[in-house]
Amino acid sequence: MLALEDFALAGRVGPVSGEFRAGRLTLLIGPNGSGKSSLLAGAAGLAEGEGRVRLAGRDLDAFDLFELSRHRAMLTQQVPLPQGLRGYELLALAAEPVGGVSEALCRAIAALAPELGLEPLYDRPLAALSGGEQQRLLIAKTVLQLDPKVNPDGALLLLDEPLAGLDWRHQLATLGLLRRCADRGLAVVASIHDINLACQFGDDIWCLHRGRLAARGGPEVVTPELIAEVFGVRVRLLEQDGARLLLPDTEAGC
Ligand SMILES: Nc1ncnc2c1ncn2[C@@H]1O[C@H](COP(=O)(O)OP(=O)(O)OP(=O)(O)O)[C@@H](O)[C@H]1O
Repeated sequence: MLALEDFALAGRVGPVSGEFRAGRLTLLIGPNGSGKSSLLAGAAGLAEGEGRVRLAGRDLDAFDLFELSRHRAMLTQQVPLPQGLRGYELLALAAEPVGGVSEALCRAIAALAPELGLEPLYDRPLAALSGGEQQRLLIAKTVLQLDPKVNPDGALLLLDEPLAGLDWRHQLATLGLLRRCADRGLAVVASIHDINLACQFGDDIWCLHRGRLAARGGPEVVTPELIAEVFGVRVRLLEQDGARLLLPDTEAGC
């Protein structure tokens, strides 16, 4: 779906080659400054670098901004929000690329609301919401932009640290939502700092280290050796009933 060929942003990331595939949930892990946001920005067409980036076989440069926003949605970190806006008004902005608020969008919002606990936020100004409450609205707005009831052209969903600021329940709800977006055919890519959740939910894990791919593959590529090399943290691998848990080895010192 989204193919990177020797993509690089000088001093930030790359060269990286690979594909974010339709129907897959790809989770990017890596230490602070390893290039996750830069890679996502390049994949979204928000940062122009070297190499080629193609969406459904077409160079990203060939899309105009309006067309691009019908095909891909991106949640960026620390977006400055118009603080006077109310929760529902923020959600309604998801309809901008598809020609305004419609009955279909209202139905899509109503369908998503229980999962992310959105209803109590509808009438409240953003300035009066907690960080996690704002984040839930932003995740919903990003997902709604590609909701098939609203936009038939959606292909690629990119989220930079969607779990930042969320409590455990809403982290799991968000990952479940991303899973379903992938299951209905989108290529879904998100950066995430919780390595165990990445391994539990990701179809594909891309582990970045100093701008390069240190490992890529299924959750089994995330080993104690990789974590020690990339994060400089010692962990133990616990496996039970097919589940894998990486536990920091505090006795060995981090
Ligand atoms: N706009 C920018 N201009 C120049 N360098 C940048 C810019 N944004 C980030 N960098 C640098 O690029 C590198 C990769 O940063 P990036 O934000 O992609 O990392 P990250 O893996 O997303 O980190 P984090 O986990 O802290 O969010 C870092 O060294 C950072 O200092």
